Amino acid sequence: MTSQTPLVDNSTDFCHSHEGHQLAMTPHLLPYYHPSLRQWAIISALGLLLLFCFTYIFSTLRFRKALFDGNRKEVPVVPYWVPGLFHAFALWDPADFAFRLNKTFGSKTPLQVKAGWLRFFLLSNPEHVKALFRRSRETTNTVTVAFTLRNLVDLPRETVSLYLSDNSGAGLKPRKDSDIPPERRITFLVSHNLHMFLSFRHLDGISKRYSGMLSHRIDSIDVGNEWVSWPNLSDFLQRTTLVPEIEALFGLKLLELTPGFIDDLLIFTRHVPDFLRLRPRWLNLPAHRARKRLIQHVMRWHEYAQTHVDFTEISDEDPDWEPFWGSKLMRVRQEYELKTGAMDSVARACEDVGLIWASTTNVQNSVFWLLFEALRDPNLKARLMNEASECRIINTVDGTITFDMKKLASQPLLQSTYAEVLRFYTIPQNSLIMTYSRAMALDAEAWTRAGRTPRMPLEEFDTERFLVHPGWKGPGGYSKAEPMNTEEVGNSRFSTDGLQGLWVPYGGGDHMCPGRHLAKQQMLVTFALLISEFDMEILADSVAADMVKPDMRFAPFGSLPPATKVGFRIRKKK
Ligand code: HEM
Repeated sequence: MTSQTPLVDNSTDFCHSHEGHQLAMTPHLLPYYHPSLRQWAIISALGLLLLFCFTYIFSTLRFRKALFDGNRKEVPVVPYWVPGLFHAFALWDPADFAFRLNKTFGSKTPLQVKAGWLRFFLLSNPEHVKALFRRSRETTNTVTVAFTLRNLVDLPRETVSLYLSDNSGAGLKPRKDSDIPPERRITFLVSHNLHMFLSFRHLDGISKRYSGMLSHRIDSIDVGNEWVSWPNLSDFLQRTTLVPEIEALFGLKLLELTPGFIDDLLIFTRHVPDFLRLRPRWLNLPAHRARKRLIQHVMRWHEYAQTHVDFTEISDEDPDWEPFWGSKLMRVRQEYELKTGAMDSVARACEDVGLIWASTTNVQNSVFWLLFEALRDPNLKARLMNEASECRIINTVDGTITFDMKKLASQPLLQSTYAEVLRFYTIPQNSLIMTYSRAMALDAEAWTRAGRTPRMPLEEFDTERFLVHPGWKGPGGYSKAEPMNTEEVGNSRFSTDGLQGLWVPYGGGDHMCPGRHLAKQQMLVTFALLISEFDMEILADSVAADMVKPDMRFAPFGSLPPATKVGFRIRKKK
């Protein structure tokens, strides 16, 4: 401070002698022509403030013009303060941002938000969402897929460029204007093979394997006929289901070779929002280390599996699953990935880390909520158990329990509760658009227009929301779509008809989740096996249970985990 005192005095001198000649003759005064560091800081801050204000005013005017322009060609860009960064800070919490935008601007017009070179379209009007899904073949999601793969699973830059340069689309036929060679059509190759090997005739096999493996896993849980209390239901479910989930798709060797895999996967999963919000590495070191180890684990598995079963020689006669690679899908992926010429062993491992994460985390979170809702409502639990027990098959030789999967996945109340869990506890990532699915999931008018007048407010969990009268013909058809009274529920059936654009937990169009059929079967069979084998109770009264909320940090990356630990007690059924 002392060094600044003369400055004040001399600057007063300067004001008095602004004619200049005197200054020119007194060189010791020259330094005072230059603003001090502090003044520079103030000038810069004011400059920035002005820039931000101008940016905001200009972007607001453009936004308003676009909003009220009947012939608009571009989706209005939400006003922003910082040029170049646009809405990057607000997107730190995308769900909250989307909620605020929806509240301020309503759902009539799609909105555009940007973060650097990334653009997102916020749609919360079911009609827009439907239209977008219908046109998904013409739209592209490569930028967001590339962003996710780069930041979430550390995909090497060369492979990211492969995604970014692919303008051939996800359809079987490349787009007309594209000259990408077939072996480099990465968007199509990924999506086509996932859909093929996770549905149709392959689905049955994976589901049955999962169910058999889960059943063995459940038998090995150290719980007897006496109650034991456990502090964390979500953790229990992860530890119970992760091994069968991984083994049913990726074979037995990955976990045999890499004992630390599950722990690293759990650390990684907890930090997914940090990776996708670009939290600096030095603030996220344990997660970065866990991710690095995961990639190394997968590389080790690939190398080992390749020495036993060659992925370059796949034939139709090969089994759907073997212990080294697991599902044939894994070998097919290796084969096309290698042929792109842009995927070395690290890139191929990164891709599989992504698939392992996508195929496990959403199902686990959703099973948590399914079980949670059933355990807190004894009446619902009894009805769901009743439906599950109708599908139970007991092996007369060893007494093991399996389920008729087709029947289980067709039981009305089980399906309705499954669909309600996904409506209520999922804010899906959609690589094309930021659909504010909460707005759609809670838009009572739109649900009524769809012939599904809510019986209970959409802000509440209603296990029968997706049940309709047996004679209901869908929106515009037979009008008896109102919710049923309790006596009628017995004859009701499950339906999501008319809810396109309103119930979108799996996204839609060409980019829809390829694992959705498997996810449904895995959720239902996990639930059915657990409640058939164990008595379970959550250690929370109804008031405390009401306080259990989903962790919104994970929106919009799919299903939301609980924000708090939920204790429970468990014992083997007598
Ligand atoms: C309740 C469970 C699940 C939910 C809620 C869910 C939701 C989603 C959503 C919203 C997307 C993005 C769709 C888009 O971009 O428009 C997606 C993509 C994806 N899901 Fe799922 N998913 C679930 C289970 C699964 C399972 C079990 C698997 C695998 C076995 C899986 C594999 C994938 C993959 C690989 C993608 C990326 C597809 C691509 O890039 O083409 N998901 N999922």
